[in-house]
Amino acid sequence: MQPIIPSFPVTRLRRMRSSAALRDLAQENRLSVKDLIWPIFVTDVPGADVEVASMPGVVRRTVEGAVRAAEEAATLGIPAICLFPFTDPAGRTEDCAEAWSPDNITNRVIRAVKAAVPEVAIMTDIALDPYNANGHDGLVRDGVIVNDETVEALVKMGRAQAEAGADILGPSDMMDGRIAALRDMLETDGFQNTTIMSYSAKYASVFYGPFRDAVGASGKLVGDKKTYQMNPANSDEALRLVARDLSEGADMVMVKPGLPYLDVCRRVKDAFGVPTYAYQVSGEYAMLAGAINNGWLKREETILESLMAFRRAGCDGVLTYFAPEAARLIARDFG
Ligand SMILES: NCc1[nH]cc(CCC(=O)O)c1CC(=O)O
Repeated sequence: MQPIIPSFPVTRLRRMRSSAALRDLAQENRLSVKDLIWPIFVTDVPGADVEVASMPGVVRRTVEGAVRAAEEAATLGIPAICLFPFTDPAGRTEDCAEAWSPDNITNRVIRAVKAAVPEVAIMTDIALDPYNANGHDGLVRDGVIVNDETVEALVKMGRAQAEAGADILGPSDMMDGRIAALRDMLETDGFQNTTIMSYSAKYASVFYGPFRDAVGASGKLVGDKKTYQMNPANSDEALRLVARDLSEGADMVMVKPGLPYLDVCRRVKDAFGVPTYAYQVSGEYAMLAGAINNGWLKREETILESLMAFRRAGCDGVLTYFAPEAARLIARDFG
């Protein structure tokens, strides 16, 4: 369909921008509280439940703190929270066994939140980095991140999270074959309604830096993640990864980072028409929060414009550290 555009002055495209009411009527995309997923850092390390230096305004939370955050999410109408653990650096091992302990910090938070606020969906992270002595998402053998053994470990990790009550498993590891293996485990072990949001198009990005501070992986990482995370120069490859993950049983797919990769979001949504999400990652948060805190950008407008961009790019929702504040702004302005 081609729009009909008579010539000026029959067509004056400014007419529809001439009042707030007309702009409202012509608005193509809207941001809703229901589009938000709130990532939360959790810890049981004494004294670690403080603000993350490179993410001003973002704190690590204890189990009780996470329950309070989930209650806040419920009050605000945010449908889901996503958990990321900061573990005791001394307890991180080469075999990453704590990752599938039923009593690790993530699984204890899942149980506590599900008991207190069952209506809030809990998303998890499936990757070994918070438990790994060398900071990688996979098991390392002789300097190589091994794929198939890692997938077995990820399945154990995902099973423990599903048993604890997770609603959405979020494999962020970028190993091959993990979606099929996780889906098979969920079907076999009685978790038919546990969903998978695959971090399908996850780039090897510098914008994860502050997150690695938050989970204490910055100093630990040996080398980089380029043998498993994507080359930022590619987008055809993103479509292959999404197609592959959907065929293996992903219910939702994600593009990550967000704002620098909106072209990828649009391509994914147009090509597949499936539930598509983006992660406005820690470095994006840090950039915006840094500029806001310096008085260089206006706080509320910046948050809302940056999130609206995801809707325009075709995303059904966005993981954002601004979630609770954005929810309040949306309720105030459009509620
Ligand atoms: N695999 C772990 C993981 N899960 C989410 C993020 C990044 C999130 C953010 O930057 O906000 C990372 C970091 C990484 O891959 O190094």
